[in-house]
Amino acid sequence: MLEVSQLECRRGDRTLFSALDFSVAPGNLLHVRGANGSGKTTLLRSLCGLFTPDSGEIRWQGESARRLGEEYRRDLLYFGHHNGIKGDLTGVENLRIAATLDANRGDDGVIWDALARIGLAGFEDLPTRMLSQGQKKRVALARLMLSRAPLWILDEPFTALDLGAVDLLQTLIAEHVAADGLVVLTTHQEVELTAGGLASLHLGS
Ligand SMILES: Nc1ncnc2c1ncn2[C@@H]1O[C@H](COP(=O)(O)OP(=O)(O)OP(=O)(O)O)[C@@H](O)[C@H]1O
Repeated sequence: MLEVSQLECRRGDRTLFSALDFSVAPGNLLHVRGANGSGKTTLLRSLCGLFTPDSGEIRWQGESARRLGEEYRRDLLYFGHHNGIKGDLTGVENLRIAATLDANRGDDGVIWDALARIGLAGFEDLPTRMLSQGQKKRVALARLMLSRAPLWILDEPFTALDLGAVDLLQTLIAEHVAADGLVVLTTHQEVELTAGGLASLHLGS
């Protein structure tokens, strides 16, 4: 269970949000909405420990996320605006690193299967700088298939994806929620689930 209480984040002299309370239980997705600049990315980065809120608390499994430190970060997968893909490495090499960082020592077969499912069969061995924007994003998204982290925090994951990839990502998210995972995401598009709970949080006025 992820619990947020009385969270406040300021940027410069602007208060983006204050007294924010919400929780996300296993098998649930929270869709964070709001206009450009309302603080969605700031909230997601706060949930990952990449931004320090001005006040409030984030708890994971009943304990302070800050106190849990690495133990909390091991349980989460963050997908931010920068997809974290290294251009000189191939898709397979990038995913090997991601799998190691996620403490997931799956064999290469799992990586090749993930790349095939995400539509990159035949592109596995090219340096990713030779791939299109959407293909690079697909390499990053393949991480979702390899990770065992229960908590997914996804910032605009659908951007730059074609319709087929959008469908696949919707499926991966729905499967994760159906398997008792937790998802917090921002997106300007509607999210559909096959099971579990879907809640919305609106930032800004
Ligand atoms: N590094 C920074 N330094 C100062 N202010 C920042 C910084 N990053 C973001 N901000 C400000 O914080 C506010 C919220 O930004 P944030 O990226 O969280 O919004 P958002 O809701 O994710 O926006 P978008 O929908 O455009 O991605 C913006 O007004 C922005 O100018």
